[in-house]
Amino acid sequence: MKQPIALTVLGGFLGAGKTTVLNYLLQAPHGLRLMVLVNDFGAVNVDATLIESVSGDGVVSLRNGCVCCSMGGELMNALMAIEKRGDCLDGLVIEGSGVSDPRKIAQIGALGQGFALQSVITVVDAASVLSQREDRYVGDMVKRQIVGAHVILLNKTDLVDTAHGAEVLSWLHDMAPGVPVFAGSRGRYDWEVLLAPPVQTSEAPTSRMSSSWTMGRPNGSEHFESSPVFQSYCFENAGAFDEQRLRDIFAGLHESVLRAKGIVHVGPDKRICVLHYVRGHVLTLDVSNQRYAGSSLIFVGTPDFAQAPLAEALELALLK
Ligand SMILES: Nc1nc2c(ncn2[C@@H]2O[C@H](COP(=O)(O)OP(=O)(O)OP(=O)(O)O)[C@@H](O)[C@H]2O)c(=O)[nH]1
Repeated sequence: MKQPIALTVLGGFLGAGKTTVLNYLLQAPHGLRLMVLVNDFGAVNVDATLIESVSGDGVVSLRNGCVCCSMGGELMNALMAIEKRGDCLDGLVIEGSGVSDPRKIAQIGALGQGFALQSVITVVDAASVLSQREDRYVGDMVKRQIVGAHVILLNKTDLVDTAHGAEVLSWLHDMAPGVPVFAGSRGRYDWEVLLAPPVQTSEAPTSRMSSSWTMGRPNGSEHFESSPVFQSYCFENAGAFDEQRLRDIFAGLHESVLRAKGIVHVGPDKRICVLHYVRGHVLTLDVSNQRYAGSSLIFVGTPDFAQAPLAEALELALLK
């Protein structure tokens, strides 16, 4: 009889480092045939482009929403299609969007007959999580992702001092008692930790939810994902940006913008760059050897995110 495909769900808030973890895992010397399914919150699936080491049809991308709620049906269809392909896969890793509940993704995944849940791994941004937990829009989802984890990766520890790191660790242990936390940076975690043996269903994080999950639920709503808390805006243009004007936009971005990423052409020589912006962190604009037509940028923000002025500023930042 065919073995079920081991399913690992990678969650964590916007910009925490999920794709970085995934890229490191895919390059690790485990010799396993892994397929990845990525879901971005927005019309353009940038993550699928940024997954470096799986080519061809090894990456399945779902776009335009949050995979665990509105995309539930689409996720099921994607899982059925993967199952039908009959590839000899050792595992499937689903990278949820930064605003999805990884536990819900795991529940949907477990409905597929051909899959067996291995674990839910949540990546936490050591530099941002303490402010995120207080945020009226963001705090709910960040905590939900933490309490839903079997394993927590405390990433970006390079950006914090020891005292801050200790405070984060202590809070994580309070939020998710008994859940192993691995601290590190740049997504460099042992693949054996990430692809650990299956979790015991009786110890699934769901059982912890009721006791630890009572705080910060916006408007008392039962399901975070049914409230339209986050908005995304996608800017696509065939042209190239003036680098300084682009940097100026990001330097002055309103705090309602939580995350931006994309592939942009920059300068008269149309250098192709990967852009990352995470609220509270500096912008990175790294030259890439990817081939990409034009510029695509996706922004995710809170309800007060004003898209029109941003669209206007981006237009003005293009080279004529
Ligand atoms: N300083 C630092 N930067 C990091 C680390 N890990 C990831 N980054 C950077 O943080 C940014 C976001 O990383 P991603 O891996 O794209 O984050 P993500 O969770 O996949 O983001 P979304 O899919 O948009 O939610 C990128 O610029 C990464 O290079 C880290 O440990 N330290």
